[in-house]
Amino acid sequence: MSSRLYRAVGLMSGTSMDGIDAALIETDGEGHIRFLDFASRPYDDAFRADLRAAVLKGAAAMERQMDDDLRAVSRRLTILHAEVAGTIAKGADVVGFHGHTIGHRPDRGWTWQIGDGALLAQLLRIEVVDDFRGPDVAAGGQGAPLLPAYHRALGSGLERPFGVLNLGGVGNLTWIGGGDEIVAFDTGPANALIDDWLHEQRGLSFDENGALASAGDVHEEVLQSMLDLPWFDQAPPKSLDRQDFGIEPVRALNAEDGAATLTAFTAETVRLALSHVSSRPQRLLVTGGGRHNPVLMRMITERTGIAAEPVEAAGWRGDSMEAEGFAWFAVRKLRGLPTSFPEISGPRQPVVGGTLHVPS
Ligand SMILES: Nc1ncnc2c1ncn2[C@@H]1O[C@H](COP(=O)(O)OP(=O)(O)OP(=O)(O)O)[C@@H](O)[C@H]1O
Ligand SMILES: CC(=O)N[C@H]1[C@@H]2OC[C@@H](O2)[C@@H](O)[C@@H]1O[C@H](C)C(=O)O
Repeated sequence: MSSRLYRAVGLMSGTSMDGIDAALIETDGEGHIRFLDFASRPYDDAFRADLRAAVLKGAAAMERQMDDDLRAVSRRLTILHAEVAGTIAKGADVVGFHGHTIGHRPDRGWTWQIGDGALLAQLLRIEVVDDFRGPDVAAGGQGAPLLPAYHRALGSGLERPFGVLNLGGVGNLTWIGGGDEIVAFDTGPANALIDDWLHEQRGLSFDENGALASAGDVHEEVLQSMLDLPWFDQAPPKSLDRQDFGIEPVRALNAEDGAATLTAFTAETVRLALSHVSSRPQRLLVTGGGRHNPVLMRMITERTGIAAEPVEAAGWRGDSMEAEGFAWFAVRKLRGLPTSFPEISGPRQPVVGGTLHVPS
């Protein structure tokens, strides 16, 4: 018997703080996934600065504690999400709302996403599901990454083993072998340090098409010192806070060499990540904004020996993937199906994450 199909919107504000992505899909929360629409909107500089301040506060916090500034950012974030979602949500049954991660400390028993699901449900007049990560951490999981379950659903027809690499602010790898065996974990900062470097050196939010990196040289000794951390040897499950790594190691380099070295660092973290899987993937499908950076894609190919291909090569949509995933998770929540899994983020048992908000 086939399951009911839902029209679901997913909303993502990723760690790179570039803006909001919204996707509309038709799905049963299992193998039926039909893409319908996508919208995105970049943050303006003023709001990005407020979000950056919130992230610094969240990363330094010992516990989650809202203050007036954070409440104001959370409210503004929610209203911006309602505006973007409103452009594609007509007729939708449910909205999956990730919110914005301002701190991620599963070791301290919490992960922290701001954004007000109840307010979003009121603004859109549609049921909203938020807080997908918290219940996973409460069950002993990392709270991240979650998307690998969506990669598994999307990739049911692909030859195994294959890899999906998300190059967002933080990077994560999904490896899927025979019998749907899965290994998935955060790899390191993907674009976060490159973005921070460009912000500091040039007042820009990212290194468009790798222009600055392509004009510089990689300093291998600096690179090796950055890789010399026990975190890279640690077995999965594992996840990162955006602020776990910093740009200090390249501070003595010029702007071009710093960009080249940080770009090579991301490529090396992917090479090290592949040491945690039992066989080399036949394909490495790359999603997230980093796939638009040709210098990063070339370095990954050279340093891993596996051709980095954009996920579009498999017919998937790299710009909307995360938003689609949270739409799919929202439907799973409505159906009482797990949204996180012991073999991915490491909870003790499968967890039906998410909190449902019904407009009054
Ligand atoms: N043309 C481009 N050239 C270089 N880098 C690019 C380009 N387009 C996007 N990027 C990079 O991709 C980043 C955005 O990626 P993405 O939208 O996948 O991140 P995110 O969803 O915020 O992150 P996460 O997956 O960590 O939540 C930008 O900050 C930038 O570093
Ligand atoms: C805590 C948090 O927000 N983590 C994000 C972040 O961005 C990429 C990587 O780090 C991944 O672990 C996760 O997002 C994706 C969407 C995930 O959960 O699969």
